[in-house]
Amino acid sequence: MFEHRYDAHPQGQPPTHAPTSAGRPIRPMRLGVAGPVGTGKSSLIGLLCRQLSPQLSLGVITNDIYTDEDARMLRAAGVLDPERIRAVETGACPHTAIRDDVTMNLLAVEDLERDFEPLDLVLVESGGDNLTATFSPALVDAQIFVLDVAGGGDVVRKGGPGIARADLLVVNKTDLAPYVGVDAQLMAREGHLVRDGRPVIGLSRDDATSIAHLRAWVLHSLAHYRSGRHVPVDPGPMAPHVHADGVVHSH
Ligand SMILES: Nc1nc2c(ncn2[C@@H]2O[C@H](COP(=O)(O)OP(=O)(O)OP(=O)(O)O)[C@@H](O)[C@H]2O)c(=O)[nH]1
Repeated sequence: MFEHRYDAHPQGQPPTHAPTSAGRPIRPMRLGVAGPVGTGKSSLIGLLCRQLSPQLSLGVITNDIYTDEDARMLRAAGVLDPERIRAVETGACPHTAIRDDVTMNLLAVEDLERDFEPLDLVLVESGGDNLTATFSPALVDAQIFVLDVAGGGDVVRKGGPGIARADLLVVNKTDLAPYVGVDAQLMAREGHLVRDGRPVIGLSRDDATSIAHLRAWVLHSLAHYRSGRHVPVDPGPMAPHVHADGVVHSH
């Protein structure tokens, strides 16, 4: 069984970007789901919709480059009222629309929140991208980075801002591990090492226990957010580097 830690908000500062009333957010939590192509982001969102819709009011925004494929897949799966699932067609490299200029996504999220007020949680799926893609904290309050075992056992070691600093790292499709010669437990352990205690969940749609852990993490994060104590973290600041001044910068 994978280790799970829910005390993943070590800084303990009040949020700085969600409007608050008496320290509490006045809009739903926005949770991003990013990761390389085909790692199971849409499937994970489908799982969460099924798990959480009996108790929470949900909305979903998907991102694809040229289509609305992921939104159509989720609507066809019947995981939520189809009206609550909306697609953004970025027309550009996915990270552009979740990080560099989040305008399209922000407008889509705000429209959804207005049309279905009051929502509890908005799930925003990034288009599949590379290991450097993370959400801007201007768009989401927290984010999940999804890898899968079929991408290779060494992917966690390759690192990147999402692997190291997303609020949650998911090692997905653990049911496939024996077929692709990957040690999923080792991937999770390596995740813990590079993530400074931030949580890692090994997930499979066939493993009810792992789905329960994912559900519990989301509910815990939502409660933390609602308490006004959640601190949105930008996982993607520049890697430490040196200018001509010879000083190490991380801006
Ligand atoms: N075996 C197995 N397959 C899974 C699991 N989760 C998702 N898949 C499969 O993985 C494939 C990709 O899943 P998606 O959810 O479409 O992945 P995605 O990350 O949204 O893909 P893009 O949006 O194209 O980047 C599909 O064939 C899913 O059925 C899992 O837990 N186990």
